[in-house]
Amino acid sequence: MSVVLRLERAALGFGARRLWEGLDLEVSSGELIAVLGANGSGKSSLLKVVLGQVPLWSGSATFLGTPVRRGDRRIGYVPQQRLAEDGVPLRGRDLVALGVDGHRWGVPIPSRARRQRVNQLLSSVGAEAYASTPLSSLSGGEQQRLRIAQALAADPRLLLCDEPLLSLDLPHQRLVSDLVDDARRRLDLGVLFVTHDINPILDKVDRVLYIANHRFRIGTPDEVMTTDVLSELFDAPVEVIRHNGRILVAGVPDQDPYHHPEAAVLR
Ligand SMILES: Nc1ncnc2c1ncn2[C@@H]1O[C@H](COP(=O)(O)OP(=O)(O)OP(=O)(O)O)[C@@H](O)[C@H]1O
Repeated sequence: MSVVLRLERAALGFGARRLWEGLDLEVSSGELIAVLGANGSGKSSLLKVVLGQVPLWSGSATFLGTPVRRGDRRIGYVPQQRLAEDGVPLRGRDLVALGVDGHRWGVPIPSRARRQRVNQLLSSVGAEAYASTPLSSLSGGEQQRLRIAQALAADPRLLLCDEPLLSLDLPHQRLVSDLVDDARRRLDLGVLFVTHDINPILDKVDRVLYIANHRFRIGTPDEVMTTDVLSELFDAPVEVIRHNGRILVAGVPDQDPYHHPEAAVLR
């Protein structure tokens, strides 16, 4: 396994507000890391650092040995789910084609090869059946599959997923997390997967990065998702219960139950 992403002594904040600091993190090819933490702790911002959209306060972030930069096509990005609005005349096939074309303005890709590539990507996520349907008519899960196909279009080495399961029902959560898992195995991708609930991906996660109170812990789910570790991180009595193969977290301070369904279960 080779390291695709490396953060060293990384610190991030906005204005006077510090989010996290002292972050040392390596993501290897084929490794799936779940990024968990309190609302506003800086999970999405971490992805934006890796995308070169937000500068670190200090420390470094390197991708394949060079500093991260905006627009690197070797990093695939599945943004937070936004349902397509009515009236946007984009079909599923168009969304994936945008990923294939990227920023190669003025350099036409032969249309046959392009069409084949789009079809191959649509098939890899099982979206052929609704490839020609307007995005606004598709369900959240269907749209999310297409976003994954789009993110894989440029043969990335690293995939960043920002809450890809939010507002999906359980079968679609499973389907979308299976797709990401399948892609990382097939393509040997490193994956950073931001989520509020680890359960839908628990059996796929290699390591967890848990951010809270400007601090973080990194380790396997067994190492990080414990009463002791989370209580220390949150500086409050948090209880972690394992039940039927699920991890239930109770007592996380200042959590919005909509964002933290597993906390709500035990309230
Ligand atoms: N460009 C920006 N300028 C100023 N503040 C920002 C900017 N981007 C994010 N923030 C703030 O930084 C904090 C962390 O935001 P971020 O979206 O990274 O959190 P998060 O952990 O992903 O939260 P959530 O779980 O609610 O999605 C928030 O308080 C947010 O308002």
